Amino acid sequence: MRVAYSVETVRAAERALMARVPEGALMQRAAAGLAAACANALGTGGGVYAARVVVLTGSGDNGGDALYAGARLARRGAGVTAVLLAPQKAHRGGLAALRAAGGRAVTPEDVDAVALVHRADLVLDGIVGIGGKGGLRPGAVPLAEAARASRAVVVAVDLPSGVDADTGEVRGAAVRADMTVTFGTYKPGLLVDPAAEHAGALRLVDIGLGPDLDGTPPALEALQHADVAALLPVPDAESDKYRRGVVGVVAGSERYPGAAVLAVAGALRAGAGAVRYVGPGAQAVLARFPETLVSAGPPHKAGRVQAWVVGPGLGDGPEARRAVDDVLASDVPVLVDADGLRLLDRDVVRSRTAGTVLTPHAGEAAALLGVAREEVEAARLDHVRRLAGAFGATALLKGSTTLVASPEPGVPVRVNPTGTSWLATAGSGDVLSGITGSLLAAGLAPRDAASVGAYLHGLSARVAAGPVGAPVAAHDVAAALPGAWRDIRS
Ligand SMILES: NC(=O)C1=CN([C@@H]2O[C@H](COP(=O)(O)OP(=O)(O)OC[C@H]3O[C@@H](n4cnc5c(N)ncnc54)[C@H](OP(=O)(O)O)[C@@H]3O)[C@@H](O)[C@H]2O)[C@@H](O)CC1
Ligand SMILES: [K+]
Repeated sequence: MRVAYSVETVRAAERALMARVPEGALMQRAAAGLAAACANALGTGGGVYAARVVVLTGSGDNGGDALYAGARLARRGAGVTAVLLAPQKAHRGGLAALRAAGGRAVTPEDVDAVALVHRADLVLDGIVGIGGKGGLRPGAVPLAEAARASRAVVVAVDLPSGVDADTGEVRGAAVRADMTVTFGTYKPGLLVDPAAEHAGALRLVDIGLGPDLDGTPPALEALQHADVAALLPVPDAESDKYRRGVVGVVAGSERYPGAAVLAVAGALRAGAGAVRYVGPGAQAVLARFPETLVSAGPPHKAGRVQAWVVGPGLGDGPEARRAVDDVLASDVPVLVDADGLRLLDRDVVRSRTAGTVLTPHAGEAAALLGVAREEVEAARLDHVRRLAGAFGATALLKGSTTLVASPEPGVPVRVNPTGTSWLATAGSGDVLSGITGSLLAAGLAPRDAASVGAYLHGLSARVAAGPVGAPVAAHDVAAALPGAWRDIRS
């Protein structure tokens, strides 16, 4: 499991650890890891010797890390220039170390710092780290833009400056890095968009915080292959289709029969023993998947199911509304997606005894919460938590970084690491609904079903897109599911 802790937790762990180690030891560990990562990045170009390194230096310890790392690179022959954005407050020890190693420090008043950045091979962003508030200050903006436009490798120290470490929000200008070297633990902002888009590749440097973080719940977690492998519902010798779980799918309409086919396609390959379909798309579903059990409805008369999926392509007429109400009145877990989300009654969802999973994209989440879509996109972590709390349900917010929040406070939000932009294709959400419903029917808890569903869905798209990448259609994603399972279980 990859985990991310809040700034408050990181600070508390750092205080506890600092009391046990010599002064400055943590910063030296951070700087050593940072310099090694920079040397590695330069190694793929011309190497460290004679490389032109610019260290953008702010007023705090983040700048200190960057200066000490700059000193290490200077000792290996790099030409290192620190640009001091707050000359009076720059880290004294770091500055002395850089000078002693042959590096120099300048201010934007003395030199054309933008031109320096343009000529650099590597730019270290030590403007601000976990002590930052808001976007970049005006003096730093042209330097961040120059770094982005230049051919230099841009390495962010701990966090890309200007992004919010705890929320993943970017309220103003921010550095765009090729790589972020972070210390002790990931921070939520490194894993959640829009901030995560600024971070580039992530490197974690161990500074010994582990024992002081253990026991505190992380703010965020990301499943990895091994976690998913342990959660996948694998049949045993005793299994039959009912024990493996039957998932009921209420989806599609005369107008959108394809949504029914795609939701069933996902459901058939995600772990349940059987898929029951209820709705007007039965013919289309059977033509493609003869193994589906179909019935004319209403859902509660369809026979035994262990979980329902309701909503994809359903439309919003009276029949759709009746189907949503019918399914929500059941005492098994229910996943509500797409059109179903527009027909939800918050109090009905809140009063359910079995789990409910809501799977909106940003626009649907905005409508459910009565806010603008842009607000959801700008503050995804905040809104997925609010959604789960407001509806007393598990909320899966789709997007470039899909998030899963539980209604209970204090439970870490899960962020999906397998997403890919190839998934931005019509019908892909219908497949995800089917997959996640299937996992619910197989007995996974709502939070596990939603996060494993998102993981499988993303991985299948990657499998379908291939190593180089190529467009995939939603049905390709469903067809690639067995390949994704094998990859996870191997
Ligand atoms: N603690 C540890 O053990 C370890 C910590 N480590 C490192 O320390 C970093 C945290 O250091 P930190 O606490 O000094 O905060 P930091 O992020 O450098 O900011 C400082 C000052 O910046 C300012 N400022 C605020 N917003 C701003 C903005 N938008 N744009 C520009 N400036 C802004 C504001 O000061 P002001 O200018 O308002 O006086 C604020 O006080 C951490 O990220 C990691 O790199 C590692 O060495 C491992 C061990
Ligand atoms: K930084």
